Amino acid sequence: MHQTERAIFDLRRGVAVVIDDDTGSETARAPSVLVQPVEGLPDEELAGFSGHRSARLVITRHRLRSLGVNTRAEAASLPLRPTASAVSAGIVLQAACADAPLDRELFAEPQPATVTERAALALMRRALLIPAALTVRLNDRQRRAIQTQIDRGELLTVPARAAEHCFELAAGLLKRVSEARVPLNDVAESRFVLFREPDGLREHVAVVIGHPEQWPDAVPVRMHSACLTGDLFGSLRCDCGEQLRSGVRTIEEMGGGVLLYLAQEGRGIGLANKLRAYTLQDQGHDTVDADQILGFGEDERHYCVAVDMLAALNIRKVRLLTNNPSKLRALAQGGIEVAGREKLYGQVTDENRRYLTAKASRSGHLLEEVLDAAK
Ligand SMILES: Nc1nc2c(ncn2[C@@H]2O[C@H](COP(=O)(O)OP(=O)(O)OP(=O)(O)O)[C@@H](O)[C@H]2O)c(=O)[nH]1
Ligand SMILES: [Zn+2]
Repeated sequence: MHQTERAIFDLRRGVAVVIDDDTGSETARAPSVLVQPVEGLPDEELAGFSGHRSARLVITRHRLRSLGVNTRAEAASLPLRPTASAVSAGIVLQAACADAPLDRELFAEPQPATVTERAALALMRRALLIPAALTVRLNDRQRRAIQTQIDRGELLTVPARAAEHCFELAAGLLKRVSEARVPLNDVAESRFVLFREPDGLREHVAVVIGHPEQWPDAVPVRMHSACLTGDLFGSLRCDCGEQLRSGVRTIEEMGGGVLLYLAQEGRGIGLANKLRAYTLQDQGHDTVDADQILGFGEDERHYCVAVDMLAALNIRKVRLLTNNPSKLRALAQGGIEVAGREKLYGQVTDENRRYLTAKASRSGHLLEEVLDAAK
């Protein structure tokens, strides 16, 4: 696990890492790969990579779909053609995440990604980078050539299995770090309890409202994914800020409970990518298609952390404030009894109508009632 965390930091600062296949038998292993994130790729690094005959661009199935290629494979790798030696970092970035067709002169047919290449994309997602990497499949000679850098600690190696499952490593290991009484405008009695994931990368807050011994049998709970633009600045693009405040008030009115403020900005893709997605939306794409162009699925959130937070607060039965059926399913799968659901609407405005309509029609959010009323 430590290798994985350190690799994520290296990738975020644009430093390449090596991923080795530790799955399956020794004779059937995928080649090790040298991995460089496409995001923030300097042209000098690219020159080193595109000089390799086995250099590839690895992208997700979502990205491929946005390029008009349907595949069952989770990810694909596209060999750089030999003629691509003069390729620029901008062109690679465009192939990875722009609203533009793929340049077939530069990239050969997509092939299903190997386990090491899939692991590379898992690390990119965890690092909140665009999920696209330049890789070189290393042969034995190339692997030996970089061994000195590895031995000196200049180049990290990560086992594929740990990298591929880096989102699951936190399960059951969440740390309850600190807490304090924080009275809010609408709620006199509330405590903020901070939890940290074991790799130290993300922190989540449980806002405990009222007195736990007086809570209803099914505890009112809101799982709220962070939205800096909406929650803090009142962005008109979404209804998050309103949902956050009315969520807190409703929990108080229901006799107290918990609001989990989850570090899942942009449905789990991070603020940098959400801003990229907004720009694509301004070019005419809806919220789902914009994320797909960037290589993300329609919702990249994992809720095992929320399950762990509820367990740490001794909550086993909830009434969930949400319009999102996948949150209900995630809690039930995590062993929490979901006794009911409370709808939680923000206002439909001219600015957020398109966003809310796409959530209802494409992602199955239960918003028809409020959208119909606002027609
Ligand atoms: N990727 C992406 N994320 C967005 C966009 N607009 C808002 N978000 C994020 O979407 C998430 C919304 O979180 P929630 O309100 O908790 O969840 P929800 O899925 O809408 O479900 P409920 O509010 O519980 O019904 C936040 O993380 C926002 O940052 C967008 O256009 N693109
Ligand atoms: Zn929002």
